Amino acid sequence: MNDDRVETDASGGEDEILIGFSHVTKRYAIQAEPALSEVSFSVRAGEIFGFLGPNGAGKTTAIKTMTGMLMPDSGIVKICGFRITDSPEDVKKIIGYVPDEPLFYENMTGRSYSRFICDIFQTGPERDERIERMAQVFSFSEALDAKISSYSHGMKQKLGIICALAHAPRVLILDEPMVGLDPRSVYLLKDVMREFCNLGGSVFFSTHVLDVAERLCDRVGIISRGRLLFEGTFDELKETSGSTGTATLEELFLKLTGEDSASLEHAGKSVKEALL
Ligand SMILES: Nc1ncnc2c1ncn2[C@@H]1O[C@H](COP(=O)(O)OP(=O)(O)OP(=O)(O)O)[C@@H](O)[C@H]1O
Repeated sequence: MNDDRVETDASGGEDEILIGFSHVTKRYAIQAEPALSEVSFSVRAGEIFGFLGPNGAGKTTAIKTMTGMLMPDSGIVKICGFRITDSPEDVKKIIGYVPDEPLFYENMTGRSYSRFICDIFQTGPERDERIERMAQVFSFSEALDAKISSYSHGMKQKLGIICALAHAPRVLILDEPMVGLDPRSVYLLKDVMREFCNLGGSVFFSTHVLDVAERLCDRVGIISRGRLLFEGTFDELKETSGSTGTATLEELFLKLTGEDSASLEHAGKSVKEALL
């Protein structure tokens, strides 16, 4: 198998690959269609990589495969040079992960929970200071002392982000991170993502919010029915699809994933009929 795409550049420079997928296939059941089919892409140090695709396309499956929650059936997944199948614990130490629906021990306060997570990662004496600094970014210091059971969805999302960053990971993996956050928090999260990359990390996130992806991502991957349809910059996407300079990511996404204007028009008619 050609493993080139997942090799870490020994120079450790800007081209260092922190996330590498090479021909990754994953099925949930033997006879089921693969949720990921021969998926290959790479994310370099300093890059924000957006993962886009319709519902059921395989985004969460890819994320679970890079965090070690699922193992690939075939192909290679490497994070910072560690192969997930050989070194799952090394991978877990260097990633920060926020799932689409984070689960917490609801009877704990945010502070005790974030300390608990940091202790699992053996963060050391700087633990409380790191938690506090991250909480301050999201104006969350006071809320840390309330029980998690009293949190709103957005507050839980913020706690998930604080916990994911508190152990100073090298790679940040976020599944639909903007969902539930207010506009100020979305703005701050985007700042955190950019700054994290400026410091040499990589951010991989899935989203359905295409205008955020368009403005924030250095590169995107577009997946549909388990197959990666595109990997590259927004400009490369325009070039690949032979579109004009004014095309938006939304238009290019719909075109690439097979939603042409005729099918959208048809869907629009069905909506009107359904509401009559
Ligand atoms: N635990 C599971 N058992 C069986 N099939 C699953 C399981 N999880 C996901 N799938 C299937 O795998 C495919 C990819 O699902 P996945 O959750 O990765 O998509 P997604 O792109 O994250 O979707 P969404 O945008 O709706 O969250 C879908 O066909 C889904 O039905």
